[in-house]
Amino acid sequence: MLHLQQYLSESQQQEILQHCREIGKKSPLFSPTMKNGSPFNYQMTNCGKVGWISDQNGYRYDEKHPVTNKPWQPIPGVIRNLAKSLAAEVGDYNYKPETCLINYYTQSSKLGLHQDNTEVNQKSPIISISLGDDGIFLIGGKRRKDPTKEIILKSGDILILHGESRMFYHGIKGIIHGTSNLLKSGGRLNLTIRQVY
Ligand SMILES: O=C(O)CCC(=O)C(=O)O
Ligand SMILES: [Fe+2]
Repeated sequence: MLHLQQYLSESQQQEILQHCREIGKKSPLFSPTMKNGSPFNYQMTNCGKVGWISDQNGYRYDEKHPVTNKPWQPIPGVIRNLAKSLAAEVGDYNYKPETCLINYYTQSSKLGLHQDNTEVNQKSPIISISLGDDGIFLIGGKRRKDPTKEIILKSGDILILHGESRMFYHGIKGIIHGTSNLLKSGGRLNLTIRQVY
């Protein structure tokens, strides 16, 4: 795992945020549900040729937004290039940013401990960009019961799950409201860029 603190400048953060707003106009945030129909505790959207979705049929990558039924928007060049250069920092010089999941967390949002295992390719690094309020990230090991530690992800931080940590259990315990002014109405955005295939 590689945690790059305060990696993005204020203006880089603003630029990425602006792209998220544009994406949100065409591919609005939605609340995914679990197989049993209960909603997740946060909202999401995607960009890229496929996007991660979850509903009564389970979770998967899909070429269309589940609400609008339209294809996802392309990943903005600045995000693609950033992801490629970050992948190179952990030794992947052939990284293909195929999808970018955008999660939005409010004061009461959480994301339970999970492994990222929907991808066909479970070797390529997962690159995460945090914007807005601090997120309390939990990271454990390869087994659900492994002990976890807390890492605070601040606006502009990058976290890369690669190598062994690619399959480590992780989650978001909550966010710390009021720790950033980047998002006008508060909350936290997290972008995860992945090579799925
Ligand atoms: O919000 C985060 O930092 C983590 C997001 C995450 O683990 C996921 O979307 O799979
Ligand atoms: Fe995850």
